[in-house]
Amino acid sequence: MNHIIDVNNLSKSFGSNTVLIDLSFKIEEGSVVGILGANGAGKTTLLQCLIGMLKSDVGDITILGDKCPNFSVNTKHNIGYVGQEADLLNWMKVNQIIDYTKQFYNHWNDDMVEQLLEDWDLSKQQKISKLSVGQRQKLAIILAVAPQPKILILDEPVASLDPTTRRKFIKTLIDMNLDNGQTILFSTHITSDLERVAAEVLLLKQGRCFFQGDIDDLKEQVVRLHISSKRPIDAQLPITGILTADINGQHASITVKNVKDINIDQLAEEIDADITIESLSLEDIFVELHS
Ligand SMILES: Nc1ncnc2c1ncn2[C@@H]1O[C@H](COP(=O)(O)OP(=O)(O)OP(=O)(O)O)[C@@H](O)[C@H]1O
Repeated sequence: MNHIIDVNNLSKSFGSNTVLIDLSFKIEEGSVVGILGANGAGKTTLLQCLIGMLKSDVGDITILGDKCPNFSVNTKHNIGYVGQEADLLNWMKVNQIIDYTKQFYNHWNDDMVEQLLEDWDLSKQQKISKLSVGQRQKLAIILAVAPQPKILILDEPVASLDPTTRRKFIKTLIDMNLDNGQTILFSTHITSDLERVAAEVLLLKQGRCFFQGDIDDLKEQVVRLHISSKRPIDAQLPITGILTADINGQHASITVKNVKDINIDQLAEEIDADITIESLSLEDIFVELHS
């Protein structure tokens, strides 16, 4: 299997604030991965450590075979990064920054630039200093995707885009992935976007990777059990991996981390109850994890 990004035992603290704890994960070439986590979960920190903008305390990161931060010129050319705040040269016009940035790259997809400018209603003659936050974000994304890097790393790319543009943007991402096999890593809070892309998810919780894999696999693992018994349900249920529990007399709703670890028939017999399994949306899972 070809891993384009390989992270081993990554930890990062700011003073006494431990943000990332012993993170290890691999990303396959051509995958689209959404990094999901609450505010302050460490998404930006992780993305910045990956590209060497931040120095990790422990652990190592390999991208395209190069150890971070010693990336070859070729690897640097193949990483497109857009941070939360689009860092643009304010005194230029849109067409000027496009021409300027183009000079740094061997590959530049002019057709894609024209198409995205049109799709995202950006005028070439607009001054960058006069662009709205969302327009700046769009321009930064265009500059990052035009060289067609093998890896695109986007920190909350859709945060300042309106819903229509967000959908268009997500479609553009999928097309880029389908057409060019680009590996795309993006952080987001918007679970519906992740479901729309049918991306893999890397779920960060309290500095650790709670889950990495397909959203469908996550949904198969994290479910809510509805328990009904003829007698009051004991608060100490013999269930492993409980995330949240709401026990009310003879009824209980229990959200569990991995239903595959539980023998439901055996449990039903043991506590003399009927048990039904409810599937959860990604948003429900996110909320359950953080309640
Ligand atoms: N340069 C820094 N110096 C000190 N602390 C920092 C720095 N950058 C981030 N932090 C802290 O690290 C933690 C993680 O922040 P980070 O921005 O990575 O989270 P995030 O998941 O991207 O959050 P959000 O969703 O709000 O953007 C926070 O507690 C933040 O205060």
